[in-house]
Amino acid sequence: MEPYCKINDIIKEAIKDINFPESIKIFDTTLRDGEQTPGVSLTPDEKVEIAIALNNIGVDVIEAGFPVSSTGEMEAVKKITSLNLDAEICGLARAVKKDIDVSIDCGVDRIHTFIATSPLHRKYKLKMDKEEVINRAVEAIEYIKSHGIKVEFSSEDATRTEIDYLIEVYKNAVDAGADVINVPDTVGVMIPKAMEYLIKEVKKEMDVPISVHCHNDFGLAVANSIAAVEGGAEQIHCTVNGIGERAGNASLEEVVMILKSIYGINTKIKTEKLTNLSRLVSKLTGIKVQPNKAVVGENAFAHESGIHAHGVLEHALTYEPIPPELVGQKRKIILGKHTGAHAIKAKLKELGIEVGKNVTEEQFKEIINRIKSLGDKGKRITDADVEAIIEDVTKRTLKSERIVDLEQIAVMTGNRIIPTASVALRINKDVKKRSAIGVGPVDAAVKAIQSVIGEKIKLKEYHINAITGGTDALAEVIVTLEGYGKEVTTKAAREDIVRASVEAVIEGINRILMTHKK
Ligand SMILES: CC(=O)SCCNC(=O)CCNC(=O)[C@H](O)C(C)(C)COP(=O)(O)OP(=O)(O)OC[C@H]1O[C@@H](n2cnc3c(N)ncnc32)[C@H](O)[C@@H]1OP(=O)(O)O
Ligand SMILES: CC(C)C(=O)C(=O)O
Repeated sequence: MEPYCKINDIIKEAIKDINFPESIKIFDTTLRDGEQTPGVSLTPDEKVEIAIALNNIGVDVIEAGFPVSSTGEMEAVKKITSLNLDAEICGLARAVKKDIDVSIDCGVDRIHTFIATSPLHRKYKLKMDKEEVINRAVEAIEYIKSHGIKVEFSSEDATRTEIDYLIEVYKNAVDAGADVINVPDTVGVMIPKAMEYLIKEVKKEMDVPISVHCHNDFGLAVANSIAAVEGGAEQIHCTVNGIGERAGNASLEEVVMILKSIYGINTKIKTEKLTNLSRLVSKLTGIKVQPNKAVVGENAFAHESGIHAHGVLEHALTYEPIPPELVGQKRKIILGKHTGAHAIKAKLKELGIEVGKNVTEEQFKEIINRIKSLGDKGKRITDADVEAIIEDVTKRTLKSERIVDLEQIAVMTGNRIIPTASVALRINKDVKKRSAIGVGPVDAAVKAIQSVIGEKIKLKEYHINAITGGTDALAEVIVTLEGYGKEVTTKAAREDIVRASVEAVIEGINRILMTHKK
């Protein structure tokens, strides 16, 4: 498939001299670095469920855990290796014999062993000199290889390590048998240009695949991972939803979609499963995905602005870089304060209503006004709200036909005053004003109307429902009135229950009077 954005000549020109590999391997560390997210702890069964989903989506390597860290972790990694998944199963181990033995015991296909190489880590954490660090790395790699297991070696804090020494460490690691060299940006301090340069420098010196592991402390984990690919990396470490230590790791879904849609580079990921995988990891880890998260966020393919919605309805690519289905999402047109007529027309169509057929142009304008004014009040508008507004507007007698209409209403209520309402009703051409008291503002308002209309029409029943939750929800009032031998039931929906009640009652009065007149 032709990538969506590489067709852009600017990008084509910018990357024309880079020799990209056919495909990039995805090393998923959701179950290891992802689980290091503060507060996250998965049970072995939950880890198995995520491992199966990772396998099904097509990741190349699953870092299933850090087996030495607990008996539960060991059990989880053993359970995952026993599934015989297509993905390679990897366990993390310090350059410590016990860590390696426990990983071997779990039956992993690959051991990811690491030791920190930066001056800070050598001096304050490991308390080792440069030579000791190299010796520990070499011993660990040789020990793993002597068990016939694949080794991925990481220089922890590589990006704050003296570059000559880093290359020396990696050369020793490769000589000791490391199959893959991983370059971790442990505290996320790299910038894309520097990452590309570093990977090129490392790659020059060795012929094993180079991998990258980027943290997101400055929000650059994905950009740095991609820059590493531009520098020649063939494998990227990432986590679902970008979870991980501190600000997290490079997000799998973003990395995969950038490679596929912008660079046209393949991974084995079945991208249409990305959103479900993201939801599963969010559910099991308890880490919510921000709505504006790229690719899998709730809003990644949602459009509220009138201009955008119009564009998308005409041709989706106007405001979407890729089709939502490609990542298992659906396009959403959200109605609110920024909505335009095209979006509302489309929503009505979705609900089986056509402007000019089921609703008049005048009613359509009223629907737009009602939706925008609800949005102005800060309300998130649901389909149920739209349906209530449509019903309210379309089932209402036309203003020009009404015998009785509301000119004004004012209510007063409180704990130290008697609820009082004043109404001004237009009856034919006359305006009549009355006030009444009641047990509450709705009761007072209905009684004030009743006193204008007289006793010939009476309220028989009154019900109220909230369409959606919240104190700002649309309230739907349903009333039954009887008069002149006729009974009518009418509805009105407003955020204000007094207005909804008054409008429902006036609608009922009009219906009775209109049939009585005939
Ligand atoms: C950058 C990363 O994300 S690395 C992975 C980080 N993940 C985790 O730490 C989660 C799991 N960790 C654990 O359960 C525990 O820390 C364990 C089981 C690994 C170790 O626990 P403990 O033995 O109690 O040690 P503790 O965690 O307090 O300290 C770490 C020790 O490992 C040493 N160490 C750290 N990294 C390495 C390494 N790569 N190779 C060898 N030794 C190392 C430290 O110098 C320290 O040694 P010391 O005990 O002799 O002072
Ligand atoms: C173990 C290594 C790769 C790591 O997680 C890091 O450096 O962030």
